[in-house]
Amino acid sequence: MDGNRVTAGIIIVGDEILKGQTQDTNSHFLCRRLFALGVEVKRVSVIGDDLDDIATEVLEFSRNYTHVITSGGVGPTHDDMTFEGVAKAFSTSTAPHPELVQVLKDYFGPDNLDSAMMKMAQIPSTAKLQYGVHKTTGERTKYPLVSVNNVYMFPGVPSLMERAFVLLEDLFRNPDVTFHTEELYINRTESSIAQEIKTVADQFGKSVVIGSYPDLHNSYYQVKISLESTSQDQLNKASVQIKSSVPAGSVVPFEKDPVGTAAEHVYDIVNSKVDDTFHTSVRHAVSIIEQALDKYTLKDMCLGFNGGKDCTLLLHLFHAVVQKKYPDEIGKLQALYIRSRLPFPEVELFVQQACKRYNLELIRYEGRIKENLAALKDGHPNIKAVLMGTRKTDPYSDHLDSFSMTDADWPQFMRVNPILNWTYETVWTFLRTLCLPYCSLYDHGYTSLGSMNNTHPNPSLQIVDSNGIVSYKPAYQLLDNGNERDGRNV
Ligand SMILES: Cc1cc2nc3c(=O)[nH]c(=O)nc-3n(C[C@H](O)[C@H](O)[C@H](O)COP(=O)(O)OP(=O)(O)OC[C@H]3O[C@@H](n4cnc5c(N)ncnc54)[C@H](O)[C@@H]3O)c2cc1C
Ligand SMILES: [Co+2]
Ligand SMILES: [K+]
Ligand SMILES: [Mg+2]
Repeated sequence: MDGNRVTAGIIIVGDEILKGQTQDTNSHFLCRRLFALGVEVKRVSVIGDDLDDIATEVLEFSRNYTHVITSGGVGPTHDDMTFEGVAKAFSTSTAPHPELVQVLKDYFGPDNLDSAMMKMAQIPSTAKLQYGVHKTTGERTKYPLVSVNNVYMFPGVPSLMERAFVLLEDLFRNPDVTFHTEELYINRTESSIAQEIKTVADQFGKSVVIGSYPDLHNSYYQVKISLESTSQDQLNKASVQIKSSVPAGSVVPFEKDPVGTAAEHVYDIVNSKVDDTFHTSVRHAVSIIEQALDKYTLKDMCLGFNGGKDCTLLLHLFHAVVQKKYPDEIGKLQALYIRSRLPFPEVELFVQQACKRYNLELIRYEGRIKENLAALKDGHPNIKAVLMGTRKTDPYSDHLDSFSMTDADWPQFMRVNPILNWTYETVWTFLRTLCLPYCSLYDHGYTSLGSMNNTHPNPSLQIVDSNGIVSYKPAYQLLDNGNERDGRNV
């Protein structure tokens, strides 16, 4: 680099953010987009709706950075002062801008315009109006963004700001720079590798920016190391250095987006030439789900989902098969969650997260399974089949087939059981090789989840250290498949 650095400063304006009433998400959005445009964001500032604060901050930012982006304070109410503040920063005043007056009339309709609305046309006398261009239609946006010198004033409402920014982003793009990035995932504590990382960071100085981000709750790694450089070559060198200076085996493969890549990875397994237990189990499960999707529409089906590991992996397979079958518009999958009376908060949280991650339509009941299946019949008469994560080692399950109606004295549904013959070990191989998120209790020694009153960590995973302090190894380290349910009273 360098003659061609493009920098930016972001000023978030709003009393509501300083009071904690609204959380600022705009700066995160802007930082991400600007970074991708080759712009170095040097500073983010959050200030209140105060004329002098806005003027002072804008003037300083304007002198120091290539672009200044403000968000908020451009609305019609008395407390919106960004235009005035920017005018003051540049020692000018605000006046009604004839073109903007016309735009407002066209936009809101002349009858709806009151004096408060007209305040939005009161902009600094030296302001320019920037119109975005729709990337697909080539059409000019109806509502312009106001700028003065290198200061661009965006609305604070996230959806409006994001839309406007995307349409105007070419104003900010650095044509000479692309940032190359890499992420390394390391399964060691941050403190144990800090010295090694610092040595590499010092060696590469400004040519490769190295960041370290611990994650205390990830099941796969403890620290994410990010590398950024304008030179692919320097980036590669730094990456090799880090890999060779941390302990062998501590850099782990990690898939950031297992849900988006589900079909790709699952069908790689299905189509591979390998015939071990893992591959044949996945192949068989996928074929059962495919058969179910031939017999039933997505509306006829739901997944029995209680946050446990078995239905978690089944959810992923279901998603993958649907993603493959309907690549253009993946329909919403329905999931049935019958909440036990005393659910673990970790399970509740995981179910919520899974719903978001997989975009599930969650059908939720509470209490006994049988009674709630009757309620399901009434409430969702379209549902005829339930995909279940039952395995033959579950109680009363050794007689089941891939397709088994519920017992005669139960509300009638087709139970689809794609993973009946999966072993405990195969379940974990699947979850872990695909880097799937699973309920955190499994990392703390639980191997089978029931209610809080009948489930404990599995005694075979217990470790007692020399001070007598008890802890548990994660579930995937359980060796003997036979004692999976040893933490359950029922
Ligand atoms: C749709 C459905 C139909 C059933 N039909 C029968 C039947 O005909 N005869 C019979 O004796 N028992 C039936 N059951 C009860 C079942 O056999 C088990 O008693 C129950 O699933 C708990 O099993 P588990 O703890 O041994 O295994 P788990 O491993 O906890 O459950 C096995 C699978 O059942 C589903 N599931 C379990 N609990 C829930 C829940 N709370 N909400 C949503 N899904 C859940 C999940 O897909 C899970 O992977 C049915 C349960 C369901 C959800
Ligand atoms: Co934890
Ligand atoms: K389970
Ligand atoms: Mg089970």
